[in-house]
Amino acid sequence: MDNLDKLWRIVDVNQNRLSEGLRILEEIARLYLEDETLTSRLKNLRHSLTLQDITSNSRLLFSRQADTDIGAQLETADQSKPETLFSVVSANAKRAEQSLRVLEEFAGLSETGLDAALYSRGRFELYTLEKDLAARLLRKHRRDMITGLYVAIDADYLAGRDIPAVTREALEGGCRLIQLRAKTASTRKFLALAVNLKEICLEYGALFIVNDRLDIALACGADGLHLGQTDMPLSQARRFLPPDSIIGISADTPEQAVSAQNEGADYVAAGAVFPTQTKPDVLFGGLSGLKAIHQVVKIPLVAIGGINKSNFYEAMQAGADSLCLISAVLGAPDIKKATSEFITLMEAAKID
Ligand SMILES: Cc1ncc(COP(=O)(O)OP(=O)(O)O)c(N)n1
Ligand SMILES: Cc1ncsc1CCOP(=O)(O)O
Ligand SMILES: [Mg+2]
Repeated sequence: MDNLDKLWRIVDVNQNRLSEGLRILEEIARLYLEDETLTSRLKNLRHSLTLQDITSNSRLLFSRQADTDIGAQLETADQSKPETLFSVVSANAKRAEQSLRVLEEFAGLSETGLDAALYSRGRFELYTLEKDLAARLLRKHRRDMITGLYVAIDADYLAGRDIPAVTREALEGGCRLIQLRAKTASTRKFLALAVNLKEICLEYGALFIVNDRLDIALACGADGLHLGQTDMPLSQARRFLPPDSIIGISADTPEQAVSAQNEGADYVAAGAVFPTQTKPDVLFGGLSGLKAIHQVVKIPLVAIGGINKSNFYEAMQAGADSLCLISAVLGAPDIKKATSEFITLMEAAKID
């Protein structure tokens, strides 16, 4: 093999590694995340970086000698198994970025006559794509956590009590979905509480969602924001929240639920499913309203309002993936016990 062929061999190896890395990222975006925008960004990048002209392509093929590549053995021994999809994304993005860097160097040589700037642009585009893909994965992971028991820590309901301690009890009982609802607190108090609860939730690996307030969600670094039909519109909130944050939307009708889903909500909540003293004036279509919403949405569905041990099963049967409770948990004499009992009941009644 002459020296020129050796240069083409380097180009070939890195071109292949680049295509493989990008293809893996593309498959995750297309089939796991089902994200059209990310998929087409990755596809376009892959196409733009594939050598199109037949002369370069045949040079690559003729310089290929996979069986005599002394690095092939070493590479296999070196490869540690990625453990999560996040590490798959990170490992393959790094592989592709490194290949782009190598291609950029060798494209710069007069012998190859390739376009170094193309690889350089591609590498920078890939840095952004890697970040966007990781954020999208985290958002999906958070969305997938919208299942089972969801406890809304209602500051008014808990007036006079130690709210962080109550939250800890629910977490100790096994709850992994916490919302802070503080309808009458000052911004200062709401934020201080949110910062405190976010930290506690992090200790337990629980999601922390702020009700109503985008500013508080941003300031405390919440995992998500819950918005009702008269709150800040979803599209506005999405503009400001980090891309890995989730947004839940209250829907009173199937039409509102479908709009929320189309606008990119991560879950919809419907209620009050049963009459409740916690929010007495709320109007909703009860269990049949919940069922109607269940029939039209694919994203997780949360049922809320008046849910207790004797009626929770009906809400689950109507299609709820998660049940959001205030009084049935926070009004119990032993919050940790009430939480774990609800979780056990819900697990036993799980409907697939
Ligand atoms: C999980 C969940 N579902 C519904 C609501 C109600 O939200 P909204 O309609 O905005 O009413 P308020 O709670 O803000 O009074 C919720 N907070 N959480
Ligand atoms: C916030 C809210 N939105 C609809 S019903 C409700 C209150 C739920 O509280 P409870 O679980 O005590 O009925
Ligand atoms: Mg609201």
